[in-house]
Amino acid sequence: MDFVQVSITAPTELVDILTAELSQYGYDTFMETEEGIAAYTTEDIFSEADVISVLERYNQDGQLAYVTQKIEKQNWNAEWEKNFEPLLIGNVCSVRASFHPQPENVQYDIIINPKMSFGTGHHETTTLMIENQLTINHLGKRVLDMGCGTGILAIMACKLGAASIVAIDIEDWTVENARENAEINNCSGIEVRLGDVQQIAADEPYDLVLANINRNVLLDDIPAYSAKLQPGGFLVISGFYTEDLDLIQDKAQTANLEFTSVRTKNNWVSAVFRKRL
Ligand SMILES: C[S@@+](CC[C@H](N)C(=O)[O-])C[C@H]1O[C@@H](n2cnc3c(N)ncnc32)[C@H](O)[C@@H]1O
Repeated sequence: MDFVQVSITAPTELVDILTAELSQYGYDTFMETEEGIAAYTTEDIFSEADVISVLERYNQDGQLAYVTQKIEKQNWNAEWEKNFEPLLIGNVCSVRASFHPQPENVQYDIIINPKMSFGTGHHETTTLMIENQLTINHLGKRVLDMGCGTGILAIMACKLGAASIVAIDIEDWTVENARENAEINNCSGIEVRLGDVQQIAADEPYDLVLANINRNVLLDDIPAYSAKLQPGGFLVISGFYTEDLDLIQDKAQTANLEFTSVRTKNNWVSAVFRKRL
């Protein structure tokens, strides 16, 4: 399947809003550009009418413009390589591609060779998730990473000493990419599965559940995540805006989860909850 790149000229203050809006139409990879943003989806999902409808809603001053370009699957890596800069999170965790030199003096060196998957660490939600992971003891724990994308959070869990990790995503190319990234990072303890929350129905309880997806999936699935958490275990979530935090907290509260802490960046949120004892 080939991909479609939609390059949008937009002011910085609209970049997050356009990302959130387009993600509702199945766009799951975004790159900030000098002009605004580039959003990516597969050819079967792409609809010009969707793009026009999103842009019309925010184009009051007529400043938004877009161009589309088809990208063949085999050229995807080259696209990324042009744009993927190494990243340092919390001064201890580096995220880079295998073609970047190995960094010095970092505790955790994560290698991500991105294809068409979300999760290079460059998005606020991924960074916030990793910052929250760095505050939680992973040693010997059983970890679930829902909506794993590139597998970056599962790989972080592996580097932090988790005993076993299950990583799940609904997109098949993403599952393939997460498996490759787990292997590059020598994380043989990561089991990557294709599917959604139903995939965990038969699993033993986890000590830690990570889920960076989006507001609606989280609202639907928080009860199922909680049901699979050990008492005292942690749920770390992201993929929603500050204005949705109350709604998310209410849902977590009714699912027997206690609010622990929150981090925000450019209006994106990552929240930590603890399963009641
Ligand atoms: C925002 S990305 C997060 C990727 C990575 N975990 C990170 O933190 O950068 C969300 C991922 O969730 C996947 N996804 C969307 N809905 C899902 C669902 N209902 N169950 C599992 N995965 C889902 C998408 O395919 C996408 O790869």
